Amino acid sequence: MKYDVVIPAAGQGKRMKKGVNKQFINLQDHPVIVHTLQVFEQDPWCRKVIIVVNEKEVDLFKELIEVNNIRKVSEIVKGGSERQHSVYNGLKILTDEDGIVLVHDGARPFIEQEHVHRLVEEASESKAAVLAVPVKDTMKRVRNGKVIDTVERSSLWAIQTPQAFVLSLIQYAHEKAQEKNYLGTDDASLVEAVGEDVTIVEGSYNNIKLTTPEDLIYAEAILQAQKIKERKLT
Ligand SMILES: Nc1ccn([C@@H]2O[C@H](COP(=O)(O)OP(=O)(O)OP(=O)(O)O)[C@@H](O)[C@H]2O)c(=O)n1
Ligand SMILES: C[C@](O)(CO)[C@H](O)COP(=O)(O)O
Repeated sequence: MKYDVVIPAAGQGKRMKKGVNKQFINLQDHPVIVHTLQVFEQDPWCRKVIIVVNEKEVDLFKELIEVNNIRKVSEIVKGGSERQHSVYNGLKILTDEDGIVLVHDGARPFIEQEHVHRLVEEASESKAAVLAVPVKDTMKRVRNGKVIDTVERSSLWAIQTPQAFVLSLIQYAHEKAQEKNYLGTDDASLVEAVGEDVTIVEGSYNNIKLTTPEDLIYAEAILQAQKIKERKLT
């Protein structure tokens, strides 16, 4: 099986509070985005990578791609003001309408090939699939600091990326969202908005999105654990 992947990396990392785009923060000597790109570089199912970046950072990304010998990046595309606009800019340049495209946050460096493959297999059957994990905490709806109700947890899943789609479907969903001025927090919600089903594929709790400073502590621990696992296998 084959797929292409769009990687939005044009955010500003405001919640990370480091004053730089979090894609450039080093985790064990490599920037976050290099860890993410290497997963797809090493996956034989991945045909090409479209990376979406801030216009002012194009040269920085180009340098990282060259220095780290990343060969699958076929295009570097200019990002938009919101994640959704950045993703749409990346999707627009793809043309294999019946092919599978993944959308994956540059800020999720711990995605594993095994989960990518399960996701691609599912999307090939059902047209739209997302990785997710069951929510672990009790969830409450709150207004003005007061609990309104406790939400039934058994049906709640925390949605991750990658999210996988047949290209023509996700392009259509983004076009419709743009027409209707609909802004979703992920791409699957745009597919839901045009009335299509999205299937859940269970992923890993380690596939975190680096969002706030404490995520970096967890990230170093995940990398350390991965190194130990690799050493045991060799
Ligand atoms: N206009 C934007 C906003 C976000 N992203 C990307 O979308 C992914 C998930 O977004 P998020 O975690 O919100 O990243 P930031 O926007 O960088 O973070 P913040 O909201 O804290 O500024 C990241 O890889 C980010 O670079 C993007 O390509 N274009
Ligand atoms: C797409 C996403 O990573 C799924 O969990 C998430 O919704 C991105 O959200 P953010 O608000 O851009 O951090």
